[in-house]
Amino acid sequence: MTQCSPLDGASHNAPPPVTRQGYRNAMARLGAAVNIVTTDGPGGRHGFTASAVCSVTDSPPTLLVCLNKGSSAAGPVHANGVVCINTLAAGHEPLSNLFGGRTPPDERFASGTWHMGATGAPMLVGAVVAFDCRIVRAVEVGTHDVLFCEVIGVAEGGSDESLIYYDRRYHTLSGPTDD
Ligand SMILES: NC(=O)c1ccc[n+]([C@@H]2O[C@H](COP(=O)([O-])OP(=O)(O)OC[C@H]3O[C@@H](n4cnc5c(N)ncnc54)[C@H](O)[C@@H]3O)[C@@H](O)[C@H]2O)c1
Ligand SMILES: Cc1cc2c(cc1C)N(C[C@H](O)[C@H](O)[C@H](O)COP(=O)(O)O)c1[nH]c(=O)[nH]c(=O)c1N2
Repeated sequence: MTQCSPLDGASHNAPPPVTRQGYRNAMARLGAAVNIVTTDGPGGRHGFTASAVCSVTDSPPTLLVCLNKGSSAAGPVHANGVVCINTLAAGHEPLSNLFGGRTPPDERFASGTWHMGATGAPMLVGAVVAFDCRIVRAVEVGTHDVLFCEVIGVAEGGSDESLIYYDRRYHTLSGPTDD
């Protein structure tokens, strides 16, 4: 660890400013599920990989997604007002990287099998779980928009092995076994 903190037993003098890189290094220590967030509608079909996804409340069922305002997916997501949050399973690393930037949208959807959800957003066959949502609020924070997404449909997949992003690498987390 390069910066002192109370966890190191250091004194409580004024802490050094947290740099962008320092923040990212710290965030790399948090494991997170990997999702492909898709959209379709008048703004066109698009999708991006996201680890910044979190449950907000179960009444009404609501998730949040943090979307970089500079992403090529931002325009379509806001124009369509709907998303499907597809949580990836073991073996989906190539799909995560494909949706992780710089590839044109149609090339992204050439991989994987996609169904249309009730909102019209693409739902990934083989996802651990998929949340079909309409965006009910968006709040701008720095470089990102925090999208509050009301869940109008859920599809649970068959895989018990989840894809996790931790320490800048992919890992697999297994669910309970029957024995
Ligand atoms: N929330 C995000 O926007 C986010 C999250 C994960 C990865 N990414 C992008 O994926 C690429 C690879 O990421 P990496 O984890 O291998 O290395 P990294 O050093 O770029 O990021 C480490 C961690 O910092 C956080 N982070 C990264 N970029 C961020 C951003 N712009 N805003 C808020 N938090 C951010 C994430 O938790 C990430 O896992 C980078 O281009 C990164 O910007 C973005
Ligand atoms: C593992 C992992 C996790 C994330 C990302 C990448 C990867 C590889 N990216 C980056 C995002 O997927 C990327 O910026 C988009 O695909 C948009 O890129 P283009 O602007 O289309 O090139 C990303 N972006 C974002 O806005 N919110 C997020 O939570 C994440 N999380």
